[in-house]
Amino acid sequence: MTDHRDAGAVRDLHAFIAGLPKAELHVHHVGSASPRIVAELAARHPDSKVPTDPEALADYFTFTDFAHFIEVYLSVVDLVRTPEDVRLLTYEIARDLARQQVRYAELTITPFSSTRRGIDERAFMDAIEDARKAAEADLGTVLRWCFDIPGEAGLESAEETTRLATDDRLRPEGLVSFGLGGPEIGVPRPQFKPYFDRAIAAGLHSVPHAGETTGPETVWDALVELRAERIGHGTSSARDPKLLAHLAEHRIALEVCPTSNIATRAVRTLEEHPIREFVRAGVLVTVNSDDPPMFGTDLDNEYAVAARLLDLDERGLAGLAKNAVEASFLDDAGKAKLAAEIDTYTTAWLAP
Ligand SMILES: O=C(O)c1cccc(C(=O)CC[C@H]2O[C@@H](n3cnc4c(=O)[nH]cnc43)[C@H](O)[C@@H]2O)c1
Ligand SMILES: [Zn+2]
Repeated sequence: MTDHRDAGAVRDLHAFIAGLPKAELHVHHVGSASPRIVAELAARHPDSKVPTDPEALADYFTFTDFAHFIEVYLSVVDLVRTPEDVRLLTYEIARDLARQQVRYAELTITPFSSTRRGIDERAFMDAIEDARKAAEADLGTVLRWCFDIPGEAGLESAEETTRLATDDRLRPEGLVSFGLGGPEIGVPRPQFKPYFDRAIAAGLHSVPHAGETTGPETVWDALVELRAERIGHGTSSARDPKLLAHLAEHRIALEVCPTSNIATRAVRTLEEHPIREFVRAGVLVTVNSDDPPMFGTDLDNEYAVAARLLDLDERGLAGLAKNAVEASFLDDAGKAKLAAEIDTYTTAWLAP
């Protein structure tokens, strides 16, 4: 997409974004493994097929379609084999987030993928919790977890994820929500209703992916059957005006990940991305990075993309950051504190 804005103004906006305190609501655990982390994990497990050279890795992270993306994603999942790998990955993700002034992140983790590969469930929970506490103490970034069902792995994965998320002896302190990821085609959302019912009854928020690779009917299913409080992507909602009105009326946020949608070829070009339609319809839009190194992006870049697509200035960007705070599962005091920090930063930046 052509950027018609003055180069100096764009530079200033990028500097503003870099310092803006932010919340990240849609980012995957293994999907956040940076080239540095991949190299370190591959050194530990040299039989892996994932390349460690950054150039070869960039090539490896070029996807022909969503199914190819999942295939590559799972090859990186195969690199995470021990509780120490899990801890390293989690802490290093927090470091990357802290560098971008992310104060609060809800990280989507797929515990089923790890436990089925032989990582002990207790050790897995201890590893993520240990990293979470260290990240908060060392870096000031608060991490929370969303455990997601990898839908294509079937109801066995749904049962296992629900058990891990609701068993009081296992359930980690940082867990706030319950999700559903992976391909949507051939994986109808309603079959997961009993699992979401159990997770919601155990106090978790419902945040399934929907409408990323299928139509608006999947988003309706997520809302009606899975009682979604936010929607992962929700891209195809733009094709259903009634759905947009429903999302807007009920303040159900969309976790929009523009670069991800291009990288997986769910949307053809950024110019065609429906984010503008969402905003026009009054939907609570949040901007997120999904699987940042795999898509050659990070949260700062997603804010820059949104600024370009929505023609946002500093106040508009601060508004976008505050949307994420509103849609987050922080408590009221945490929301007020982060919103105030965003305001203070913006006021200071714009002061003459
Ligand atoms: O772990 C397994 O053995 C396994 C077996 C069959 C299927 C799966 C999956 O489908 C895993 C999908 C995996 O992808 C994650 N993810 C990351 N980014 C996205 C996205 O943009 N849209 C949907 N899913 C995404 C998701 O969290 C799952 O862990 C696994
Ligand atoms: Zn996602």
